[in-house]
Amino acid sequence: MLEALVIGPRGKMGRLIVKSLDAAKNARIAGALAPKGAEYVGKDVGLLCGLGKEIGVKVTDDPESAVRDCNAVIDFTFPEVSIEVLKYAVKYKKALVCGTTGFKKEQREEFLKASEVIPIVFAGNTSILINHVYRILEYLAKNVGEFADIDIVEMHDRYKKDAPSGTSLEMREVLKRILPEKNVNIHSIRGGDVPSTHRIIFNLPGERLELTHHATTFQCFAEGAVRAAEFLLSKEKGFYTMKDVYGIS
Ligand SMILES: NC(=O)C1=CN([C@@H]2O[C@H](COP(=O)(O)OP(=O)(O)OC[C@H]3O[C@@H](n4cnc5c(N)ncnc54)[C@H](O)[C@@H]3O)[C@@H](O)[C@H]2O)C=CC1
Ligand SMILES: O=C(O)C1=N[C@H](C(=O)O)C[C@H](O)C1
Repeated sequence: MLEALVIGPRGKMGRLIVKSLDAAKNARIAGALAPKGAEYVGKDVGLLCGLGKEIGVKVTDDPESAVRDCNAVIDFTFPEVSIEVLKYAVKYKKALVCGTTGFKKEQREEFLKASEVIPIVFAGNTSILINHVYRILEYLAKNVGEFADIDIVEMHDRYKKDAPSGTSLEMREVLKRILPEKNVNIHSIRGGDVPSTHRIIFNLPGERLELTHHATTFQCFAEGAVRAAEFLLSKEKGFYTMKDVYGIS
């Protein structure tokens, strides 16, 4: 059974992950970790996250005991927080789902290194459809990429801190694996309350293909995160992606 620790339960994603865990059949919320001294430390996680009921688990700001008392950690926060959480996950040998974006190269490498000790899903986008889009991009890159001008346009709400989005960087990585010399520009727009939109444009003389994914709510990401944590329970150490979780071959 999944006994998950949620990092940042008052965040946009943290709150939805708590809800998805509560709705999942074989899962329990083992804990929720808040920033040191947050005014809601000690509150019931269910009440804090809008489940409309107490679940008998209190929000803590002690990462040591929180990580120790779970079997998987789900973290959608900030790079510096995620690096700290990673250290505790390694110390207590716990599975980790990291959905945070905006890492520097050296920080990403710390996750790779840690995966020699613990199982990790590292994913800039946990939605099922986006992970199928990556597969479609491989096909297009192989078959028409050489002749096309390729651009990625991503739109998010005005509160998103990082740009370009983690998803657009993953998309470019997928394309560059097949077309290492290709210049793929990412155009980032931040505004209003747009949840998440990614458009990949293949421009050829005389014709154009636009592939667009819209997240209409953030629920798809939260459900993907819970699915990733469930997936990791049966896994040994290793670095996994959502392609592994969704069985996309
Ligand atoms: N991989 C994916 O599919 C998705 C990834 N994201 C990424 O998830 C991250 C979080 O996004 P949002 O939920 O929108 O941000 P948010 O700002 O709403 O939430 C972040 C939370 O982290 C908490 N936090 C800060 N310091 C902390 C600490 N020391 N210990 C524990 N918690 C701490 C804050 O209190 C806040 O509640 C971003 O990097 C975003 O890009 C967002 C959606 C989907
Ligand atoms: O809203 C966000 O923040 C999101 N972040 C991820 C990213 O950076 O790609 C995934 C999704 O786009 C939502």
